[in-house]
Amino acid sequence: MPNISPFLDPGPLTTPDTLALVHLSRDNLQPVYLRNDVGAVDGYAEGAVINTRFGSFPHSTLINIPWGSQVRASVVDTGSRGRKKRKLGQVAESDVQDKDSENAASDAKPARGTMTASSGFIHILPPTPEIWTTSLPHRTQVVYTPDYSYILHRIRARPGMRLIEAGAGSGSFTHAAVRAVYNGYPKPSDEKKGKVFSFEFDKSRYEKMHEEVHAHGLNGLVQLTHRDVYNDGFLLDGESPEAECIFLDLPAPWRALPHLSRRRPKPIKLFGEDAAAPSSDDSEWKSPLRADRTAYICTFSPCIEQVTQTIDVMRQLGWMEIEMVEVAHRKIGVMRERFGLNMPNDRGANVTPGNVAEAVAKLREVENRFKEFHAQTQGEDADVIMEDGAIENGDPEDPRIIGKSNGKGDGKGDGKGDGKGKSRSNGEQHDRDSEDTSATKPWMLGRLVHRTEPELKTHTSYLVFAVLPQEWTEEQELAALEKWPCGKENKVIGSLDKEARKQEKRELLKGKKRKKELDSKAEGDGASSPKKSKTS
Ligand SMILES: C[S@@+](CC[C@H](N)C(=O)[O-])C[C@H]1O[C@@H](n2cnc3c(N)ncnc32)[C@H](O)[C@@H]1O
Repeated sequence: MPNISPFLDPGPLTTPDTLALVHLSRDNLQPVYLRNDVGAVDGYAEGAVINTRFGSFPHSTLINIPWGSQVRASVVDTGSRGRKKRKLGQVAESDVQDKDSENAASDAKPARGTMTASSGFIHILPPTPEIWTTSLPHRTQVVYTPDYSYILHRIRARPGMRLIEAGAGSGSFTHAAVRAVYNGYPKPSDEKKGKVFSFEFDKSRYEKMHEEVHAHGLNGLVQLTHRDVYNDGFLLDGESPEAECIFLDLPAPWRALPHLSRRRPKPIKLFGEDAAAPSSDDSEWKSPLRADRTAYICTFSPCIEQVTQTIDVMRQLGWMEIEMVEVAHRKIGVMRERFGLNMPNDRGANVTPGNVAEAVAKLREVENRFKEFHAQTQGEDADVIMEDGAIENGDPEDPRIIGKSNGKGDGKGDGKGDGKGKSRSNGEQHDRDSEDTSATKPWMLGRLVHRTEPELKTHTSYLVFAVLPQEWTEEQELAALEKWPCGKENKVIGSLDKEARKQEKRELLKGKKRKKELDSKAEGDGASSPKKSKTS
């Protein structure tokens, strides 16, 4: 039994030789393979060290601790490396003293066996497909979480499914797909388990991806093949992967579609012209799809021309329920918002009047100052007084100017032009606020609000979904006909008892008799009366 991939079950503690993610900030995560080195590595006496803007972190301080732990930076012994640096005059104090006040405020415990540096801290997180997507080394455009979560849902990727993916690219989708289909590692006895069959034709990307699959413990769950799927399709050593879900992230998905048929497809038309059909004769044709299940596909294309071409070929090949979707993803920020003229300049604080009383007080104050200035000011070269009460040398045309000063301030001692409205009345208000809020935890202050991102940052791609019904043979048709006979429904459905059937027959005869009588009556009438009336 192989070690379970940390993507599928990371366990409670960090372990050596596995992937971990160093969380520096919300959008800055650094992947690292934790190493349990003995002795100096790369000039560091502590062994392997991660250097970040928050300081240095020997791997030894990151191993065997609970996932999610906060770890403080260490003062590392740079050994020969340090000497070399000093010689070159490169040692900067910033080596341990950098940098970000948020991280410098850590209350994390000192690292074991090392001296804690004051430079900052990091968090150590277990790998998940989501954070791997944000931190992986990009070799291509990747599929992001909002798209792949929706795609995996629509193509019914669930534990035990077999999924074809082309191309593998940077492996972002691969990691999410393997987690979705995972239901255990296959045993050597060829047990069928959920699996991702991934195809990539760029040699260097294939090789890098191959290393990653191995390093992430995904052997047996991801089968990576170096192949041009347009020409060579999806069979593996001539055998079908028996896939139920397909995801194509290729520049020309329609060129791969003929290989994903149930039977050898007839030649298809591309842009109205005949295109070459897959190159094997009928006897050799094998479908890569599982015969007794519906196949679900998604293709991922950045432009609409590719979409129309894909859908055209899908229709020719018998795909059904074809639909295009674009995921328009917006982040929703949830925060606490506080209003008031005397708010400290914190995040979520709006220095504007928090209520009508504050607004009125502010207006009064501005008005009073205006009047005072008016009374005192006669000078030609006066400073200007702004709407918010600030005094500036300004452009006389500025619409925000509401008066002029003589350049000596407002004469009341509180008109220092700080624009923040810190007047006596506000001071009182501030005292009141402090009283009100002193009992409340700082993170509970203000109104809880949520806001969506004002605009969509990027268009990712158009998603085309379709289904291909399961294979349907003559034998299956006959078996279905026997089970649900067509055209003889009365004999089977709601089988009537003998008496009911007799009654039904009697009524039928009665109906027939009555019809006969009516017909003959109509004939008798028709033979005498209308003619009579005509002649008379
Ligand atoms: C946009 S990338 C895929 C990114 C991937 N889905 C991810 O999430 O990381 C497209 C990949 O398709 C590969 N590709 C293009 N044509 C191919 C073909 N005919 N057969 C196999 N792979 C192909 C490219 O080399 C490239 O790596």
